[in-house]
Amino acid sequence: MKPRASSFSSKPSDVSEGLGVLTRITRMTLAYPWQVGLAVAGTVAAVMMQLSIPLLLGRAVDQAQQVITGGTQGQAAEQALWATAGMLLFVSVARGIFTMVQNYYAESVGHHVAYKIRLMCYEKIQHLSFSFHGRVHSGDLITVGLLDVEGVRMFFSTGLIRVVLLTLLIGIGAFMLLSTDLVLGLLALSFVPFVGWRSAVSRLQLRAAWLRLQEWLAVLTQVMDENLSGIRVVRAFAAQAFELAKFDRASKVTLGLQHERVDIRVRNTSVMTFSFFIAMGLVLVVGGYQVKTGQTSVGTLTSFLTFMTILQMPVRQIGMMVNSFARASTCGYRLFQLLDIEPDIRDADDAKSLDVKEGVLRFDNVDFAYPNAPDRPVLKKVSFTARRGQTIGIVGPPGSGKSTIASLLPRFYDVTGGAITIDGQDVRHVTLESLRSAVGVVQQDSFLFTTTIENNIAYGDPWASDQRIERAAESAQLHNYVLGLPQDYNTVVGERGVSLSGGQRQRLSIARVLMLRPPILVFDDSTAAIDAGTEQRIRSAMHRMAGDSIMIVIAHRLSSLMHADEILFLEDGEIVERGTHEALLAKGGRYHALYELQVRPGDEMLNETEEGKDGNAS
Ligand SMILES: Nc1ncnc2c1ncn2[C@@H]1O[C@H](COP(=O)(O)OP(=O)(O)OP(=O)(O)O)[C@@H](O)[C@H]1O
Repeated sequence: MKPRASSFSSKPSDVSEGLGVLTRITRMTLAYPWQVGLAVAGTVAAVMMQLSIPLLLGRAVDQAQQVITGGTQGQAAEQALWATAGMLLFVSVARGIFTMVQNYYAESVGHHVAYKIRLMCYEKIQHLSFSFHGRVHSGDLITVGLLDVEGVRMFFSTGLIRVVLLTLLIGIGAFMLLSTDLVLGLLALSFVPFVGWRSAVSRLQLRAAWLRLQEWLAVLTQVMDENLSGIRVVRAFAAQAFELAKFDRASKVTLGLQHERVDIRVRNTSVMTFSFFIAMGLVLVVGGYQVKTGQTSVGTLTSFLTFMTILQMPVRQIGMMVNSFARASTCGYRLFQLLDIEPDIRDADDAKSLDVKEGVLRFDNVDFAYPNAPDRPVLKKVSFTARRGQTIGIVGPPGSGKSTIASLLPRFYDVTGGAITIDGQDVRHVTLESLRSAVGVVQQDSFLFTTTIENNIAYGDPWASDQRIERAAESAQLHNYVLGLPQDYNTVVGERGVSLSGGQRQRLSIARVLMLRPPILVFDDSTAAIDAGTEQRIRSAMHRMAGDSIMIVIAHRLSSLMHADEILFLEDGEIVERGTHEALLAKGGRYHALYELQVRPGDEMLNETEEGKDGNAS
């Protein structure tokens, strides 16, 4: 098993593109100017306080020495020592407070940027077309929307702010040390380039290992997800051992990669610590000699050593900073790929709200091919007209293009030839919102949300009254079943509706659409799991409730559509026969053959109600 390649490219093509991404993130952080200002001001103040600590400590050591050696100046030295101690205390507290301000506002900026990007991603996903979702794996979208946002979030606090901190700390600190004593200063700073370089290299190695680990973690998630959603298939085929082996293989690879990461970290930490202590040793030897020969004081040597200790941690964190830049540029690159997509199905500039008066739906020589297979026509010159109150039935072999017709009506895809009009208005020239609220589609796959029955029915109108919800449930022959449940309409349907039967799920989906009473209703094989008797009752109730809506019924079972005003027999994307049930039977063509197949040996089967087949009809 190999990790699946992501649908998003994760590497900017060149340095300037990477820099462009970082500039764009930086611009986003500048949308919070006063938080950014406070974070930077906190950093500058904290660095100043931190730099004064070695100086004060050095001075305190010299003063303590004067107190010990006593003499006439002993008394004054003791007072000065107390003053220095007081200043040290003040500086330490102030440094703590400024660091707090720095961390708080740097994190706050990161979280605000992440919040904004997360919303932008989610909003973009709501508007992306179905052709995009056909191309891009949902796992990739989740990775971008969650993990990549995290990479961008950290950029300000662990990247940009650290640049300010390190520049000030090393710049001012180096100036202070070198101007005090050139040789000692050079020795004290000697560990900085090596440790900084090692830290950056090891972080980039860790990052490469992490990216590989992330790919395998995605495999683990996918295996687990498929195992859980397909749990019935796994158990039915007694495939637990096979599934376990699959999981174990991916798990072993992640274990190896985790080891690799620990290895890189441990090796580099030791090297960095070692080189720091070598530099400290050199300062001690040379500084100690200078103290002995009276060239420098013990206090100055203490200042050098303290400064080195203070500088050690930020220098070690150079790697973190480099990593933050690298991570933000790849994560941001992926995020911006998503955010910059222009949805191919969107409102035209001059789109108007759909105005349904007469209620005439027309498919006019419609051609269609899916965007990912443009050379394979799925619909060819499909034409039909449906008027208010009429029902159009669509039947045909699997793959003949029936569901595609249902997808074109609410503009999940755009036709590639011809036009679909409602009262003369081309669906491409009206707003998507008005179109989709006029076209209710009950899909083949009746997806339910993990919430109550009431919320599922009222999904299209969360403020609907209880009465309306119940009326829709009654029409869908679901009301009596719901009343029999312990918490009736407040019963939670389980993940994706697992606690309901296939027929119950379909009836709930029908109720969800009926509640909105759209002028055009499409049933895409949405009664396949409902017995013919219940279906007949749903149809009658629907006619009462939806009244003069246009209904398009797609079905394999002829009893679902034989009552239609016109039946279209679709084959290979073309209408090969059309007419009423009686006319098509009289024609003796494909429809007749299908009818013969379904009703043989007699017509009784079509009229048979199979009442109570799924036991829950209301
Ligand atoms: N998203 C898609 N991308 C590419 N091709 C697709 C896509 N969806 C469907 N197709 C193809 O389009 C053709 C028509 O599919 P459609 O789902 O409309 O058939 P159908 O008549 O509704 O089939 P069924 O009765 O099995 O539901 C099929 O060949 C199918 O493979």
